[in-house]
Amino acid sequence: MIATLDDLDVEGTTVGVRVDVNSPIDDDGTLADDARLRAHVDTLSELVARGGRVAVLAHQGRPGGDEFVTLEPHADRLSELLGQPVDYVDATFTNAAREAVRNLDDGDCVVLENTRFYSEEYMEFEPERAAQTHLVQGLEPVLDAYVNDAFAAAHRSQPSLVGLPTVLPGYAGRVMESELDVLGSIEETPEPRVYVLGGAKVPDSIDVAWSILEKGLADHVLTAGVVGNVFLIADGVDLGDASSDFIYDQGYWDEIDRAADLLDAYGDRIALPRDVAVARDGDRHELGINALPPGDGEAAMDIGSSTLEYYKRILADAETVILNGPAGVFEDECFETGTRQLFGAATERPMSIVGGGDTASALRQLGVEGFSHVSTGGGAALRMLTAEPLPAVTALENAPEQPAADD
Ligand SMILES: Nc1ncnc2c1ncn2[C@@H]1O[C@H](COP(=O)(O)OP(=O)(O)OP(=O)(O)O)[C@@H](O)[C@H]1O
Ligand SMILES: O=C(O)[C@H](O)COP(=O)(O)O
Repeated sequence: MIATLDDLDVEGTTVGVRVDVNSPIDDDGTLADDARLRAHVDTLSELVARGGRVAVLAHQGRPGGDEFVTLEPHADRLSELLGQPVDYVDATFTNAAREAVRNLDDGDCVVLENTRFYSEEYMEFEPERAAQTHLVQGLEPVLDAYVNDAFAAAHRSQPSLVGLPTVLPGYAGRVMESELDVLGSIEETPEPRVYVLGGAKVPDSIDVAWSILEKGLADHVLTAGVVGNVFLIADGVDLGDASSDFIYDQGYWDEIDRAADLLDAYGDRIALPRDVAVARDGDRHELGINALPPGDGEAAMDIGSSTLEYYKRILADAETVILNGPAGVFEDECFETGTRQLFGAATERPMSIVGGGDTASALRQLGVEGFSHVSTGGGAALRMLTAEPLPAVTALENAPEQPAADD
């Protein structure tokens, strides 16, 4: 059982709030999209309105990557979104950071520096070991409670996610609560249940496919995107050099054998594209499987219209549809129709759940609305959709309770 903000005695309490505001960053270092910040406004504004002293913890990017930047722009944007000053301190657990946290008054909010500026925060630990890290040891003395609202990072066993709730009373924030409500009860969603696995993260999708088919969670798995292309090759289809080279260059060649094993074991529940779209003379050109391979340099960039008809027929009987990853290169208008139509058809079903960063941006770009739930998480949502526990959620379940006010 996880405690929520309803269980937290907030007034005068110094709360470390882990959020996931990991966002695309423009070349000049500014935020390119604030969707993930907006998602946490409910949690943060509730805590400040209830008189909490709020210290925000978050990561941004990965070490060595272009988006590995400070959280100063995030603090500025949060200040606008919360309608109150939000301080930023360029440290996470040093004396300066601790001082900033100690100086908070009721209703104040400060953003601490990108947790991944410290190497421990980019490692994975068991919770007890994570509790011994410098970040946790440094912050524990200045915090009374810990709130985790970072559902999108809950598949990571990093100190700010699993160490802090080992030593501090832990609570789910409002984003975490609503994600767990929907995605945590996937086994209880109505059947038939159809999973649509598209996008480009082939190993993750194949892991998910194994898990949901083995557990009997999926009545059908529809494949699309690069995932669909890998399954077609595994089924003996010659997709041509351009698609094969792309898969090879991504390091996904071994996934073809795993896809073939899946087809041997569960082929009756896995649907493969019946046609694909390639670029020919600067336009979209569709080819049935029997007309493959395509011409030189032509890659399969989207599912074609007979695949769409076939998949829509399967979706028409689904009570629950779960989607991850676009059906094609939706960024190019010649190849957006597969994603637009497939995702549009899913929204007609009684329960439709979608997750993934690129998927969410595809939905925004294509103006597809009407899902029962759009998850903030990519990898975290995928892991939950296989009914696997998330380390940060388990850590919250095991967190100590808040002592009574007069203790
Ligand atoms: N047939 C295809 N060939 C090449 N790229 C494709 C194809 N189909 C989809 N893609 C690409 O896949 C990318 C998105 O895949 P990804 O698996 O990263 O999505 P996501 O799960 O929503 O994102 P994340 O897991 O990062 O939150 C898009 O950039 C899209 O252009
Ligand atoms: O964007 C995400 O999926 C989360 O913020 C986790 O980021 P990570 O994959 O770099 O751990």
